[in-house]
Amino acid sequence: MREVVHPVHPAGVRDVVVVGGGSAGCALAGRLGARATLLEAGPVSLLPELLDATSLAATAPDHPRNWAHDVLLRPGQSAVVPRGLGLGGSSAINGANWVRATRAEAWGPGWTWDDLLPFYERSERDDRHGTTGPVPVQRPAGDLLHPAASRFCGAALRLGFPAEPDKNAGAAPGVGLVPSNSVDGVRISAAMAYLRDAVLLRADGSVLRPSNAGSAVGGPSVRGEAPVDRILFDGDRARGVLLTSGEVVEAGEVVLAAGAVGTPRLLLRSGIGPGLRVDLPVGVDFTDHPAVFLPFVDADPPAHPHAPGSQVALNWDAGADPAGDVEVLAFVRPFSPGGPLHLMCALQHPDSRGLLTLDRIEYRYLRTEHDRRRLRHAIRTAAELLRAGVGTRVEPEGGVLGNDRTLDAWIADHLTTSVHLCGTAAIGRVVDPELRVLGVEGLRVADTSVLPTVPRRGPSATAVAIGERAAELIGR
Ligand SMILES: Cc1cc2nc3c(=O)[nH]c(=O)nc-3n(C[C@H](O)[C@H](O)[C@H](O)COP(=O)(O)OP(=O)(O)OC[C@H]3O[C@@H](n4cnc5c(N)ncnc54)[C@H](O)[C@@H]3O)c2cc1C
Repeated sequence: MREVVHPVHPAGVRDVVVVGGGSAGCALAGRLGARATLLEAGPVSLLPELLDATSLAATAPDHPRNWAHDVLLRPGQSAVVPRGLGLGGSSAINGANWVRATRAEAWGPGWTWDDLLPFYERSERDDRHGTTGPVPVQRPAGDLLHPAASRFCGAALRLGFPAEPDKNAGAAPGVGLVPSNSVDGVRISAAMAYLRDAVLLRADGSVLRPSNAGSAVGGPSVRGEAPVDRILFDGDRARGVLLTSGEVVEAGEVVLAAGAVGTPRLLLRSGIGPGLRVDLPVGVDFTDHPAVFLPFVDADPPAHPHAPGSQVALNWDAGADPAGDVEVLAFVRPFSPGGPLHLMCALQHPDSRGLLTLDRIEYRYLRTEHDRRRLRHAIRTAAELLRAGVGTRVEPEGGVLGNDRTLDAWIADHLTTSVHLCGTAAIGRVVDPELRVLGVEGLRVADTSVLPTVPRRGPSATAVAIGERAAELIGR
């Protein structure tokens, strides 16, 4: 084992090692500035397809910036699920939809909508909300607004759904344009937003980009191709991390921001998990949004080259969740050239809970009739929206749609995930409300692992808000 003692920041400030440079990790390290060292498993360099917000090329299973996890969606139903590998993490490969959680999420003391609001605002540069943050937030307008998105809004209103003119206002659910953290077709990842002052180091320690000398606090030091194997302890206190290369990086405090798959696996490899030295329910009862895509065709010209791929969403209550437990999201750009457009129908507040271990990710989707009923309802509502003028449905055919048994079979064939995994190291179960791992010292988690349940909206904005919040907690 090669021992490398990480230098302590001047003025006696403790060093913080952040593991994982994704949505939350970049926000956290960027806010901590020179006192932070960020260790990212993948490269720190950018690729053109990561910059192109209209491209989902990096979600292909064989793409070098995709972890491509093998998962089981249901018993016997396997899938390969994308996650970002490299600086920016999933924010560098995702759909760039920037939507806050709802007021109804119940994540424990200190984690209500009101508690999180200052951190959303701090992160955003949006003419409707926080105006000075590093993440630009815009809604599709003018040439970038696809005609199918406009028809979708009109159809939902005609069917009696309310308008939700600002999806980030914390108002009642309805139909409205989806805010995006893309500008002129460029995906602004958390790394681009937060690490402008960072020193970027390659695997061999050579400098890819020096620090911005004009920065007041100085930037964090960011090392790419530095996968962490486990946390090292002195007794119950985390003292640093061990890289897979055998190198040791010492730290005053270790913060895991390796995402909802990477973080629990680091904890498990470090003796923290069910039945381990520190017995905590790591990986137990995670949630994500089960989804299916309904293909449709229209007669519109192709989307503007810079137009966001998914532009408008209807969120509503399928029966007993006023905050909106189902969603239909319109994709106005085909997934392959000449292909159909899609309505993504998703269950936003599922009953079903998953299990993650070192070698398995089991979503256990649609285990309850309540979940199955709500997903059917979402699909039938999407079909109504199409009939009300959005476009022509390709499948499922009417006979399949009208019968619960045949529709369940169609869902089984088309089931996927929104890739919004949360809750593998949850507040109240694995970490306290200040994100400290229970039963040990000097170790926190700051990423979507900590959310006890997946937000009823996409988690990207919330992941960044967690990073912002963690920076304030550590700064105390
Ligand atoms: C294809 C895709 C599309 C999505 N679209 C949207 C969307 O449009 N809107 C939305 O709200 N949400 C979307 N999401 C979800 C959202 O992007 C994620 O929930 C969010 O980015 C998670 O942030 P995070 O910080 O928790 O983890 P991540 O951003 O995944 O970051 C984890 C980082 O840790 C690194 N890492 C992992 N293990 C180690 C290790 N052992 N050592 C060092 N580094 C490690 C990873 O390489 C990665 O960089 C999408 C996700 C995907 C994958």
